[in-house]
Amino acid sequence: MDKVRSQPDSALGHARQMLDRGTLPPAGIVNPAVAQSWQRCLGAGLQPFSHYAGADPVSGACLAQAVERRRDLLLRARPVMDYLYAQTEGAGGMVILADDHGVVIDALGDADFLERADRVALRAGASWHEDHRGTNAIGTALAEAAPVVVHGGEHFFEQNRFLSCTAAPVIGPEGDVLGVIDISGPHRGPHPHSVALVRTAGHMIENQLFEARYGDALRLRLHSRAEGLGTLGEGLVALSEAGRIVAANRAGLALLGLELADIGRVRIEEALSLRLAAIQDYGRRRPGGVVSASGADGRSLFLRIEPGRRMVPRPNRAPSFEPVRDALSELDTGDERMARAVERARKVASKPIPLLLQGESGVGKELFATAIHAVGPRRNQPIVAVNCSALPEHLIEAELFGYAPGAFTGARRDGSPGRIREAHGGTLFLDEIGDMPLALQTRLLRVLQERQVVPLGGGKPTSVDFALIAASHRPLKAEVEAGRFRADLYYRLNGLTLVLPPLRERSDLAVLVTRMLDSFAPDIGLRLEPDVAAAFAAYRWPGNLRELANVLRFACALIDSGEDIVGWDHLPEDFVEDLRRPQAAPVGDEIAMATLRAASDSLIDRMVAASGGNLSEAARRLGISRNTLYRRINGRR
Ligand SMILES: Nc1ncnc2c1ncn2[C@@H]1O[C@H](COP(=O)(O)OP(=O)(O)OP(=O)(O)O)[C@@H](O)[C@H]1O
Repeated sequence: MDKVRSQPDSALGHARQMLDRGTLPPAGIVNPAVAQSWQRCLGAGLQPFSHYAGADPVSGACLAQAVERRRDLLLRARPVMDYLYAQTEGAGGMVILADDHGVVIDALGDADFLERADRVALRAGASWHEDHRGTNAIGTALAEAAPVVVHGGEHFFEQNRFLSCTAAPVIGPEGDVLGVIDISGPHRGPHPHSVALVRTAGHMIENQLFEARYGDALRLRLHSRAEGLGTLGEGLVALSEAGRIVAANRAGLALLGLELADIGRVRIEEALSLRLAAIQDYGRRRPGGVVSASGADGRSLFLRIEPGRRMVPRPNRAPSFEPVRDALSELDTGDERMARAVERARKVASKPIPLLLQGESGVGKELFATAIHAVGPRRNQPIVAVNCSALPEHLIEAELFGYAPGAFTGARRDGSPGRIREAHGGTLFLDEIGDMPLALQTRLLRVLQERQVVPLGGGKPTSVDFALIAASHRPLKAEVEAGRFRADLYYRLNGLTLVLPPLRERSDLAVLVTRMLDSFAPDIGLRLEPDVAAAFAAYRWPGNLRELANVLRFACALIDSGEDIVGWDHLPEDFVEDLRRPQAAPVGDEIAMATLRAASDSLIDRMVAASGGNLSEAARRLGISRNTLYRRINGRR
């Protein structure tokens, strides 16, 4: 149900006339949240034209009590209210905090509007519960437990129709509604971003309350992307010593597939692929370290585990002479080609040289780009990734270069800066650049040459400064030769090309498996059953590291407590079928195999001749069993 949209005035006028006659309009004419509220108000015997008393329905003593009860909320909300007011300043309105009974416990705003609001008792101490004030954003957001816009004539009482209000509930870390944050203004139309603003303000207050109450506890910060950790959108979860989720913010619940009612009920092990002991141990040994795991529905998550101040850290088991490993050296796990790529990347990471990453899909190009950014001088600035193959042609242009307000149908009203400008100061990562249409390649080339962006639909050119990393699974040189990629752009991008090897050609599969298992299921020491390890080594891994990571994540989710060996039963069924299917060699390999076979046949012939036709002797000299020798000779007939 869309609880936030308000209706066009014509439809509303008609609905309003019906309400004023004491009847409800048919469904679909007004916003469902407003229609339900009108129904509640009529049911409670309220009359649209009856004036309620301007005097406070809450006494001074009651207000003091309300403030005392929600002191914590008030304290955390004030800076956020100041911020919210600054965002809407000039719109001639006010920002309101109400408690869970709808009593206004704090308000600040424009002097003229405060005076008008006062006439309808929109001030500290007044209750804006629906029972007292009919349909209104504060009371209706509380009744619906969701953000609500109540605009002009949607207010139940005629005297409130000069208002436009947007409110969102504030939910405490334990899942109870603590109050409501609201922006109210004169009825010229709600602020275009009012819903986003009150929602964001609500989340800011909620996260502040979480930190204030659970800063001591074992906490998890969660996000679906590692870079999302530490941002306003991160999920927060606090655990009891027994591993029960005792507090969470809404993002945390959503990422774990849980609901408010699950707080205090569900144990973390039911929602995440990690065991409590592993979480506690990891938190002690690497407080603040990032680990990946999967949620109960299999989606992958990144976690930062914070042990809480009450837990005593164990002595660090790592020897003090262990070299410091950064994001780039983490990618060097023993394969010679990867080691060379890491070494070359490190040399250019601090220089203004554009990098081109080539390699099959899933070999880790994006991860490599992120690691180069993380060790370079721009590491404290953003890395902005654009996937050139994921967007239709007309959208990539807007996405990359930004657009002026109203540049095209469907554009955001206030325009967009574009990803290139967002990367200013940091790194721009252009993934799948080989899929960029030719016309856009020309525009991109101009930006790279002039270091200026002009948004779509006109506007002033803006200077931009960023490090550039591009990647493609298509060999770009061949694309240039085929006329599908501009040669001049290719040379601009290719300050240094690094080719990341496919997994089947890497010599460090075993190390990668161990690393991934340790990261997905810390401190269990999971390893592969020898049969599975052999099948992994023979498999061609068409999906490369992405496929390996997915398979191992799946296995970690299926491992039962007490088990430490990943066997066939822990692998996805379709993957087991692929593993057991004889691995088709690619054309190039077939030629090599045929050459090898011909060479070994000739060696066998020479040994048999040298042994005077004695096959046992020939097998001994060849270092193979007699049966194998028979099979090889018979196989040729
Ligand atoms: N060294 C590694 N250790 C663990 N996981 C890795 C490693 N390298 C890559 N991965 C995982 O493999 C997946 C694919 O990596 P990434 O997106 O960087 O590959 P890509 O080459 O950019 O793929 P595409 O060409 O499809 O965009 C990601 O889920 C990433 O987390």
